[in-house]
Amino acid sequence: MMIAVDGPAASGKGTLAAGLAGHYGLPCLDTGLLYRAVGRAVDALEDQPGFEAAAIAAARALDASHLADVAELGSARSGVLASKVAVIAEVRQALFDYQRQFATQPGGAVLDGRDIGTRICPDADVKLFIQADSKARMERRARQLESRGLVVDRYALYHQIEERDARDMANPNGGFYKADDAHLLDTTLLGIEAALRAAIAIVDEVMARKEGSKP
Ligand SMILES: Nc1ncnc2c1ncn2[C@@H]1O[C@H](COP(=O)(O)OP(=O)(O)OP(=O)(O)O)[C@@H](O)[C@H]1O
Ligand SMILES: Nc1ccn([C@@H]2O[C@H](COP(=O)(O)O)[C@@H](O)[C@H]2O)c(=O)n1
Repeated sequence: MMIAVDGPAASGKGTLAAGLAGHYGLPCLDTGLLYRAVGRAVDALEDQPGFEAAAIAAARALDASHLADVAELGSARSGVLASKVAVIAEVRQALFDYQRQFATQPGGAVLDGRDIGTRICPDADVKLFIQADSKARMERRARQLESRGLVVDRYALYHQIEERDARDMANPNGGFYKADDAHLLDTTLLGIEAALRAAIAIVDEVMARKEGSKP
């Protein structure tokens, strides 16, 4: 079974993707990590000449070993850099094969990101689009950063998330929109457990309908 999970920053899509993967015994890929790793690799060149060419080279050279430092990749700075390299068409193309290979492994997989249901896995068995209002997302991200001992300026964080969402939605190469056949799940008022139960209910229902329609 192939499950696609998309949504804006800090909507909880990674948490849900990991929960679904655990529930169904599937491998899981947080595709944002790929963009974050590429962004990190070209940090020193941000907004300088050569940034784009270096990002393309980094994306082409990317392998699993670049995804190990989850703490660094999880920083707000990495998120900003990721969204800057994510607008480069050749970077997206270079990362496509890695994601597609993961998605099509025998037995299936869960992937989360921005363009999973639209570009990477248009053939997914189930597509979820996770939403939560901006304030709830900011608060979740703030608590996540605080749990790592960081001091958070909530006003700045709110604007940083809004800015990143705006860049992602305006990305002409991004494919960041809800696929027509994706199921919208708004988690603004749901805790993690309740959101996971809701996601599992959607997946079970879609799969039961698919099974039922088989000759
Ligand atoms: N439904 C929820 N209620 C409260 N907190 C949540 C919920 N879902 C996720 N969280 C928390 O919010 C934070 C961000 O969640 P998560 O990393 O899953 O978001 P994301 O959409 O994958 O973010 P990103 O786009 O940056 O990768 C985490 O600390 C997570 O535990
Ligand atoms: N499929 C994807 C995944 C991510 N991006 C870009 O990377 C940034 C970081 O992603 P997170 O999920 O870790 O927040 C994100 O803001 C996007 O710019 C992408 O384009 N496609």
